[in-house]
Amino acid sequence: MPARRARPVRVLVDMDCVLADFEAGLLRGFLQRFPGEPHVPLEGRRGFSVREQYRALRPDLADKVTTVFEAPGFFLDLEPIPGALEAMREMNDMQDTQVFICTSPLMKYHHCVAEKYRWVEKHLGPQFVERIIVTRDKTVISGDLLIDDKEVIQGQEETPSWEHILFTCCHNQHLALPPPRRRLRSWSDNWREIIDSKRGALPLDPDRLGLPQQ
Ligand SMILES: Cc1cn([C@H]2C[C@H](O)[C@@H](COP(=O)(O)O)O2)c(=O)[nH]c1=O
Ligand SMILES: [Mg+2]
Repeated sequence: MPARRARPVRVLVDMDCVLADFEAGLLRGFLQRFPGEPHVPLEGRRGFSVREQYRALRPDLADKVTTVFEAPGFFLDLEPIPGALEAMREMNDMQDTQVFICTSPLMKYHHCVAEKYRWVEKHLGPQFVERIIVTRDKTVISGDLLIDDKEVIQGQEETPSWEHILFTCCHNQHLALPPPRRRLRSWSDNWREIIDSKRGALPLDPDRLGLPQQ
């Protein structure tokens, strides 16, 4: 059987709650803007949608919390998640590894999209700006891994090419994942092993085996 040329492992890395601390920025913004209102502390967050959790607290709070993340400057001013920038640089330098930032914009995209690009340039530099994929549907993007904090990622493609690795965040930390689903608890966790676990499944590289090229 002819050996085929190896292809790199392609890793798609989500932005909000994986690279940029959306949840902490949102709570900080909410407390500044609505100091007298009830809020959801980070340890009390459950479920992806902050809007729905604030709605359950009191219906009018859904729109209030939304004004925080739709405000100009919100996405640009988010702090990096600890270890994220170092991990991205290291991943990008790894042999046979392709890294892309795969992020969903708000429907009200006017500030959000431009600020996501500016955030990446500010914290990771221009070479990572070239790696940004902005999409409302991550299932149609091809990759081996998608590192993302959203519990369920659905879209037009029923069987995405990637394995979803759930990145732990305040809103998903209590979820029990059914096997074989995997988690990355933080950027101090074993992300290198997770990437390497995808290499065995790839076609062999004839150059490395000393085999004749086809
Ligand atoms: C928690 C939460 C997030 N969003 C928005 C904020 C971002 O634009 C996306 C998340 O993108 P990701 O690529 O999936 O990280 O969703 C929102 O609209 N409402 C929320 O409660
Ligand atoms: Mg996210």
